[in-house]
Amino acid sequence: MTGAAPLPQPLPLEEAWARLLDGIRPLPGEALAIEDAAGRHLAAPLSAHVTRPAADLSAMDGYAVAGEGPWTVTGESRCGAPFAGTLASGQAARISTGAVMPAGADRVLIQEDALRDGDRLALAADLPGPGANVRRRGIDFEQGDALLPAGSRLGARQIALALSAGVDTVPVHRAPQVAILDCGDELVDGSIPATNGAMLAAMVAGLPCAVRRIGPVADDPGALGAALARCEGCDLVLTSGGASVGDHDLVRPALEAWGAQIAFWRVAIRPGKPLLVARREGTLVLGLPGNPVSAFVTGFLFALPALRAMLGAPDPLPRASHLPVAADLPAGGPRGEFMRAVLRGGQADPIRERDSSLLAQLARADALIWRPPHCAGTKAGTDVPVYHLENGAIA
Ligand SMILES: Nc1nc2c(c(=O)[nH]1)N[C@H]1C(S)=C(S)[C@@H](COP(=O)(O)OP(=O)(O)OC[C@H]3O[C@@H](n4cnc5c(N)ncnc54)[C@H](O)[C@@H]3O)O[C@H]1N2
Ligand code: MOO
Repeated sequence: MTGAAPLPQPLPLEEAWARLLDGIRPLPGEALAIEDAAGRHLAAPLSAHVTRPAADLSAMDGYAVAGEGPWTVTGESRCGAPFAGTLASGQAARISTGAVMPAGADRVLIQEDALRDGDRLALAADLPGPGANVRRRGIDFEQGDALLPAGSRLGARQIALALSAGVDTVPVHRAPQVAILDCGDELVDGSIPATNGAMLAAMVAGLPCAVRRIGPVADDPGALGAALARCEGCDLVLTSGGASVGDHDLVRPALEAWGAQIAFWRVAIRPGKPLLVARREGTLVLGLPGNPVSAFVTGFLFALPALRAMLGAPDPLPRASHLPVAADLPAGGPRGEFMRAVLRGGQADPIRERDSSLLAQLARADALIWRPPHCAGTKAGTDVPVYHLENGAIA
């Protein structure tokens, strides 16, 4: 018999999320070349250094014309080689999409609507109105315009915008250093493969961070202490295994011996109840349960949001959408449940199997259906909250 101390009540999911995020501040800022900043979050707002377009431009290939025609073609405006002169009424210049409008031109005639014979140009359709097919200077943004607020994630579109706005260096939050530590004698002796470390490393690889893999580490206080010592200086430590209540579940005492404060232990979710959150100086530790599905689900629900919060994301939690469920679901119990599901035909089809060791079922899932604690039974066709697994990293 072990002298069993009473276990803490599992926290409701929302409270666990709130407590996790309350303890995380975005990491300090650094300046990065914009092309190296993919996936980072801005540490300050970004505004335009220049006006775009910098001049009136043609939106089409055709003729920049002055007056209502017919016209004489007097030159050309190409991208990078604008027409140098000024068009008088009755004159036209050949123009390419994106080329600068010649001075004096009042509209662009698309080439399909023009009849050209030598230098003579006439209409083959109705005359378009003044300003037709012209992109006015500044319609995208003006110099000094606020383009992106602090906290914005720099994805492909934001990188293009910053470059267009003349910004080549951006202030972003530093990328977290992450240690991933597999715990368990059975992993050290190779009787089962340490799948969780590789899985967690692949999960966090979608976010900007540097990963240090540690272990597998034996269920032994000395070995765990030595492994934790190797996590010094990391922003986030992810352990898997040893988080529950068995005689060999030593992660919590090892963390305490290392000087970490336990922030909370146990969350009212299935899978993932034994999740443990601790802090030591600037290091956040998430003790994930060892069962692979539980490690994945808690990694998705807690580790990825923690990383996103460190990166400066203002909304780091995963986002649920709503989809009709493809089958009847029974009423929920005291723990909320994340049910693996396959998405097909616009519906979420639940996978019945609940055992949190089953990787084959996990690998074929596309999403998790959220069943809140004590929820009523749900009829097929009813909308349920669904978390898409592929948005776990960078949306
Ligand atoms: N008496 C109780 N027993 C258990 C409880 C409980 O409340 N009372 N909770 C169960 C739940 S829920 C889970 S989840 C597991 C989690 O336990 P641990 O975090 O202590 O994990 P381990 O016991 O170390 O391992 C569980 C299982 O997972 C395998 N494992 C561990 N690490 C890895 C790894 N890195 N790669 C692959 N597989 C791993 C390990 O071999 C075990 O099979 O506890 C329940 N028990
Ligand atoms: O939470 Mo355990 O994660 O139910 O298998």
